[in-house]
Amino acid sequence: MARSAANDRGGPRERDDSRRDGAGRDDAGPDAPADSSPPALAIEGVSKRFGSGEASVLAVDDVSLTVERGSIVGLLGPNGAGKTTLIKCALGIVLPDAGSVRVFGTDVGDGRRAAYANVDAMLEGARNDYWRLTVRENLRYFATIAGVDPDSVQARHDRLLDRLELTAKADTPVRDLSRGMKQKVSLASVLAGGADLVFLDEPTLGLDVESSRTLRRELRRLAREEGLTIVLSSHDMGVIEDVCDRVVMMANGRIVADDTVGALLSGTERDVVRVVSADIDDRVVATLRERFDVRAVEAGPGAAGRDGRGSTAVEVAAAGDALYDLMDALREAGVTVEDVRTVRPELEEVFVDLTGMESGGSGTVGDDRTAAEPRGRSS
Ligand SMILES: Nc1ncnc2c1ncn2[C@@H]1O[C@H](COP(=O)(O)OP(=O)(O)OP(=O)(O)O)[C@@H](O)[C@H]1O
Repeated sequence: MARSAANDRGGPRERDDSRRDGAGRDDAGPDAPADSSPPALAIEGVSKRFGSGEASVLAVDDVSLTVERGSIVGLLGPNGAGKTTLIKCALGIVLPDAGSVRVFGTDVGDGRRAAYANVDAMLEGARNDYWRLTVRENLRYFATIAGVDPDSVQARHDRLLDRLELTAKADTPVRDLSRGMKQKVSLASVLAGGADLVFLDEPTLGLDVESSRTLRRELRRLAREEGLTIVLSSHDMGVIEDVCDRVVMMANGRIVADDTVGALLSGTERDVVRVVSADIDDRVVATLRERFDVRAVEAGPGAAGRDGRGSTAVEVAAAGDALYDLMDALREAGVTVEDVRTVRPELEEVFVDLTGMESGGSGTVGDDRTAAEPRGRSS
């Protein structure tokens, strides 16, 4: 992880602390009227091609994106979609061929040092915490190189350690921690200097269920209570759904969707109805297939049906009027419905629809979802 992006680039991380309070937050932060303050990040028409000629790759293709202060935006996309390149363009690590990047209103092209004074990042699953230093020493170190007096942010560090459940390990050298704990220290180090905008690439990778929950909770709190703006890239749909206000999906270097999780999931076109009945047999299923988009048939879904027969569940894409047509068709076929409910699609399905990518292949999506996390909902 290029943990501190600004410093990895050669250090435009110094800041004018006269503008900031003791916790390292900007005076014109989340309390300022929304319309008077520029967004945390404004990317306009950014393109980036690697190489030249036939072998060249258009990694980012005319992408525009605005991230409001205090929001958490998830960046999703299959391998090679251009997420990392876009983040690196936003961080000034990669120079775009076209377009502009403004960070808190400052054009990166005009003044990189000023633009990146309040920005930090954790990239590509690596980390560069100092393993010989203790957890607390790492936080102090990264606060210092972010231009902040570590004593002035002691309370912030205590809070971070507490919230990330690292207090008991505060004086332990990082090298002696488990992988998951190191990951949490890495995040704490990114947040130690009080950046206002952070880019987090796969922040929950390698964490167990409980640690992942702790980290998500802390990210939500930081955005809600401290106005931290977070751009989070992950293949883990559970993390994106749980944490992000908004999801930007990329494929082939372009943005293919940009909306709230709720809006992406509630696309009526995708509504699927699950009907359970002991009367559903092959004949009924064949009849339904003639008129409807039958997505799944599940024999014997658990509960024994009437007359001791096993019930069958069919899932049919049926939104709006099609739902009434489905009910009529079932009645005509002599089916007495035992249970009917809407099955909301999972974010992963929406993702597959929009990007044309199958999940599970070459680490596309859901690779590190833990078994304890729900994959779908019924309502
Ligand atoms: N430095 C580079 N030189 C050449 N090609 C590159 C370079 N960096 C990225 N690419 C190519 O650009 C495309 C986008 O890559 P990028 O890493 O941005 O995708 P990604 O969405 O972050 O993928 P992943 O989920 O695998 O991290 C890919 O085809 C990749 O091979």
